[in-house]
Amino acid sequence: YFALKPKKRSINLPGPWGLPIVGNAFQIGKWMHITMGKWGMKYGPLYKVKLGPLEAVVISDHQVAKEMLAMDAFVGRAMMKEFTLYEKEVVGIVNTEGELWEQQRRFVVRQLRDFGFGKTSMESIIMEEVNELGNKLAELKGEPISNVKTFLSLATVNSLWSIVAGTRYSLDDPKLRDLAHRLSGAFTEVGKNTGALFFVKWLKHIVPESCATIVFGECLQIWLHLDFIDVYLKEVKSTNDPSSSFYGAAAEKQLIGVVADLFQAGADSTASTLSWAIVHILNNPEILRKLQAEIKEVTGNSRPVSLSDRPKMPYSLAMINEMLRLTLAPLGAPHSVIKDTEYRGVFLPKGTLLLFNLHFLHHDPRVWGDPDNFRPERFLTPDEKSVVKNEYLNPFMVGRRQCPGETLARDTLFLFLFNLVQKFDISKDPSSSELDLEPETGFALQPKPYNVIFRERKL
Ligand code: HEM
Repeated sequence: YFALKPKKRSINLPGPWGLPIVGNAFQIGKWMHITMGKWGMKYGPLYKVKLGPLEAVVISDHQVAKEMLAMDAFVGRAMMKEFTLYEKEVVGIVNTEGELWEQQRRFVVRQLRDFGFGKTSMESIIMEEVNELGNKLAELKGEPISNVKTFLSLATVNSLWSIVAGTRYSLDDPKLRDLAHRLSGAFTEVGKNTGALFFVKWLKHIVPESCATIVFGECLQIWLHLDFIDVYLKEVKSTNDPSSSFYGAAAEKQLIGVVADLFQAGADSTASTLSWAIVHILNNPEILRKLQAEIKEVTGNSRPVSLSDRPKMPYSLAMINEMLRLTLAPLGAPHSVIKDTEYRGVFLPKGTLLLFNLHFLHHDPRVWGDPDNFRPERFLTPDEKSVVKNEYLNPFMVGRRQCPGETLARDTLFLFLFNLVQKFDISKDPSSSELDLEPETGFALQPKPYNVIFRERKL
């Protein structure tokens, strides 16, 4: 076998010694990104690991990550079966590659931008959810709650749903609750029990799957509002090129795939980042005091916080950066090499898995000094009057695969957090145990359940 096996050029990089067949899989331990970070300190910016049959290259240097993310050869996606919608066909954006990925991604980026990312229409959609969430929390009249993450998930899923389908649910609607629950559970489950993530199939019951059998024109009449699904169906209707992924009835699967991807990538990431922000506010009440002081200075507390206030809210913007530095998905989303390539003199064969250790890049003590402290001030000038741009912070990654939801995510985090902070005093439940800052294990680092009190302020 060894004599006949075609010789593979090996990757000439250092890396931890591993066992035959399983490679380094058993050395990874509970926290893959932490172990890989330690290996990064030992083996340098680029090193290799073997995860069972897969050879992966781990990137632990900011400059190398930027260079590699800018190269076409590294734009591939390591297919994550657990995140796919159909068994035999890859659809959407997150898992696709090549022409199909380019067409679908280009469309999403353009439409979501034209549709209003960063514009007033988007702001009013998000504010509707912020207000409903505020009302729900006010109804609790200062009773401690243990499931604030659920509230946040419902509201963020709903605002995404309004953008995608032009309609919204009441926060008590069982369908919405089910969707938020599945999206959140999936991210916790996938790291623990890979294979459990078939939740996206559920979306088929909401996205108009019947469109395959109905003429697309009829579907357009069903979705009366101008929303993402409308625009997508219009594109399908006007596409005459059979080689396009927007052509004919098959395009319906792409539409479902794209919508599923937007939810999969966008919903829980935003809600969990907000949930972490609350944990850090509870852990350090000084942060709440500073945020409330800044909001009062800008709005006089006589109106809600709006996106146009941003230039006058350096501390709040620094808070968002610090929230994003925590890095919810510690290894980002894996990339793969799409053709044999030489990079910095190292041969990387097609199919090599590329793991960008974002957690390490955002916690490297040589860059951040005290990475384990939650400290928004690290993003401010010494007089705390302006935000300093920090090139080492890249929570959405860069290059052609860069997160297309960055603007929406930043807007949502800003409007939700600072309007809640304006309206409520947020404090620990004195009768509950100490806060545990260690995350739950999973694909994304979620906070462990905690109790919190939202007490409405007299403004
Ligand atoms: C705090 C919130 C968010 C964070 C930290 C985040 C971060 C990321 C990261 C690190 C990637 C991988 C980029 C790469 O592979 O190079 C990604 C991809 C993606 N994100 Fe986000 N994201 C967030 C919110 C959103 C939102 C709100 C949406 C859309 C509604 C979204 C849609 C996507 C999509 C579709 C991809 C796949 C892009 C591709 O493969 O071409 N994300 N995101």
